[in-house]
Amino acid sequence: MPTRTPPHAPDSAESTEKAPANPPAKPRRTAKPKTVEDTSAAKPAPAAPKAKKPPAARKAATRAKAAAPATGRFITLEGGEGAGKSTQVRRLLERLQAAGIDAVGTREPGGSTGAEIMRHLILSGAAKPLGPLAEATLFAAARADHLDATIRPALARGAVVVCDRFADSTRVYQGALGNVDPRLIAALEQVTVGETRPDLTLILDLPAEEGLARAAARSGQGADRFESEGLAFHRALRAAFRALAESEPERCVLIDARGTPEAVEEAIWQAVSTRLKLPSPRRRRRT
Ligand SMILES: Nc1ncnc2c1ncn2[C@@H]1O[C@H](COP(=O)(O)OP(=O)(O)O)[C@@H](O)[C@H]1O
Ligand SMILES: Cc1cn([C@H]2C[C@H](O)[C@@H](COP(=O)(O)OP(=O)(O)O)O2)c(=O)[nH]c1=O
Repeated sequence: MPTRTPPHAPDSAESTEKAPANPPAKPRRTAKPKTVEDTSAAKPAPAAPKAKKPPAARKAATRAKAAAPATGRFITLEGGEGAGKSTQVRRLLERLQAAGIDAVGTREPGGSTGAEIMRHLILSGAAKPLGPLAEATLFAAARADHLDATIRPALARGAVVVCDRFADSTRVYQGALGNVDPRLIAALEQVTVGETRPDLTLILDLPAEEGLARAAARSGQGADRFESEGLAFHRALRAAFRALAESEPERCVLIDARGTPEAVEEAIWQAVSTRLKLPSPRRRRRT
């Protein structure tokens, strides 16, 4: 079961990794520690392992969950490398939790036990020779597990789920940039995401050079599968995310990510509080 602490969340004060830190500890990627920007951050926790039902029962339960009206809110953050997504996921979670709201942080690829294993496989570059089509299906498989194990249960209990990347990353990286047939991308999204579409998507927008410089300063070690693409790739990524924001203005808000972390946090809070009716704060238990 996911806990009220995030199954993944962005950097913790103590950790130099973006990866979720506790049990089981998951490497964020093969080798890419990050420096930590905000030392007051709450420590994120990975999805707790849960007892697996038999596949048929699990599928039926998932279908029931997917059909049940979700009372929570689903927020995703998207954008290029180093745009500040994980920093801002953490800050948004802190704000929501400080307001007494049940908020869960998670990430893609990853966010559940099975998906974290796939994250390692994809970001190591092991699947790169198979091409963008294979990568798109791997991301989709990881997403199916993530939705099933973490996102839908949290939404069903009324939590706000804040996710660092989601299906828009597949549209942009594998679709727009990888030239995977848009019909396949849409079909994968239909079967994995279904009705569990984000209520709000915040697209952090930053010149590619700045994002890469931030990511390089953060990592200290080798770039991962996608960071190691050239500048032209990252410029095209930015353009594709901007085009996506323009094409779905009801769901997406473009956030200028060039400011200080505080300024970006404020812009995000504005968007969240004006666009979404947030759930009521949890009642505190009397002791
Ligand atoms: N607004 C900002 N201005 C300057 N540096 C930032 C800002 N937001 C984040 N950073 C730093 O940039 C690096 C990348 O941020 P991160 O949140 O990990 O980006 P992403 O998750 O989008 O790849 C980190 O070292 C982080 O501390
Ligand atoms: C979720 C997802 C991520 N990706 C890529 C984007 C990132 O380069 C990488 C995720 O690594 P991550 O370390 O989370 O990147 P970042 O710090 O920029 O958020 O996987 C896809 O190509 N498709 C997807 O569907």
